[in-house]
Amino acid sequence: MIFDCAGKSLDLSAPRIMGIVNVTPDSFSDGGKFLNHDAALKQAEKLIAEGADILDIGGESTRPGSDIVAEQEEIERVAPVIELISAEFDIPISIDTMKPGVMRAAVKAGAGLINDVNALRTEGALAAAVELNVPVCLMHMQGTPQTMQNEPHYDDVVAEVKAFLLERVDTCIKAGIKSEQIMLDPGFGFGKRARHNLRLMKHLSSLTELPYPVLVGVSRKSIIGDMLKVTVDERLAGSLSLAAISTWLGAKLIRTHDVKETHQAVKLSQAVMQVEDFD
Ligand SMILES: Cn1cnc2c(O)nc(N)nc21
Repeated sequence: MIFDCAGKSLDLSAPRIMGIVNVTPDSFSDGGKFLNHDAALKQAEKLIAEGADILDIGGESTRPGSDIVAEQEEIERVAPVIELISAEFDIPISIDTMKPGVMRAAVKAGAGLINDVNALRTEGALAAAVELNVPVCLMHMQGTPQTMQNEPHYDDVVAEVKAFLLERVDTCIKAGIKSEQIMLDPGFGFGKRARHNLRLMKHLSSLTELPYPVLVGVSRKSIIGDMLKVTVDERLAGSLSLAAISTWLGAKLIRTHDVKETHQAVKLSQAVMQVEDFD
C-alpha cells in the first residue's frame, strides 16, 4: 500500500496525515493567509514539522458557494508554491484541483498525486491523469461547489456514494489508471446534509472494506458545526474526534488543517487498534 508520488513515497499501510496548504483568498478555513509564496513555504515547513505525511496544495476553494478560478490564475497560484516546496522538502505533494491543465502544471512542478474533488469527471481530466501517471484520489461530490448544498438528496447516501466511487474506479481503470494508484473519498460536506455526513461516517467501513485506501476530510467542516453549533475556529475537538473515528473505521489518510493535533489523535487510535491482545 505504498503510493509512489513522483518519486516520493506515501506509505498507507498505516493511517497518515494530509496537511492542507490553501493558496486561495477565499478558502473557508484559512483563506488568504498563504497567498504569498513565503507564507505558503512557512506553512509547509510547519505542517511537515508537525508530522504531515503529504501536503495538499489548492488554488481554488471548494467550499460551498466558492468562486470559480480561471485555469491560468489557478496555475499561477499553485505551480510556484509546489516548485518551492518540492525543491525544499522531501515530502509528497498532492494537487487539489478539478482542471486538467492545473494537474499537468502541478505535476510538472513536482506534485505527485492528483486530489480531484470531481473524481476526474471534468472534460480532459481523466486523460490528463492517465498521461501523468501519478496516484489519484477520487472523491464523491453531488453537484458542484457552487450548487452542492442547495438541496442535496439521497435515497441511500452510503449505497449511492459507494456505487458512484466504484463506477469512477471502473471508468478510470478502463482508461488506463492502475488500480494500485487509486484512493477513494466519500467527500464529507460535498453535497451532503448533516445527516448524510453522519451516515457516511457511521458506515465508513462500507468504503474502507474495498481494496482502495480511503481519504477522509472533515477538518473544521460543517458536520462539526451542525452538531456542535460552533464556529470554524472552535472545531478542533470535533475534527480530532472524527479523525479518531475515521481511522478506527479504517481510513488511511486524514486531510487536516491541524496536523499536530490530528497526528496525536491518529497515533492514539492506531495504538488501540494495534495493541497485542495478550502478553
Ligand atoms: C480539497 N478538499 C476539501 N475537502 C476535501 C475532502 O474532504 N477530501 C478531499 N480529497 N479533498 C478535499
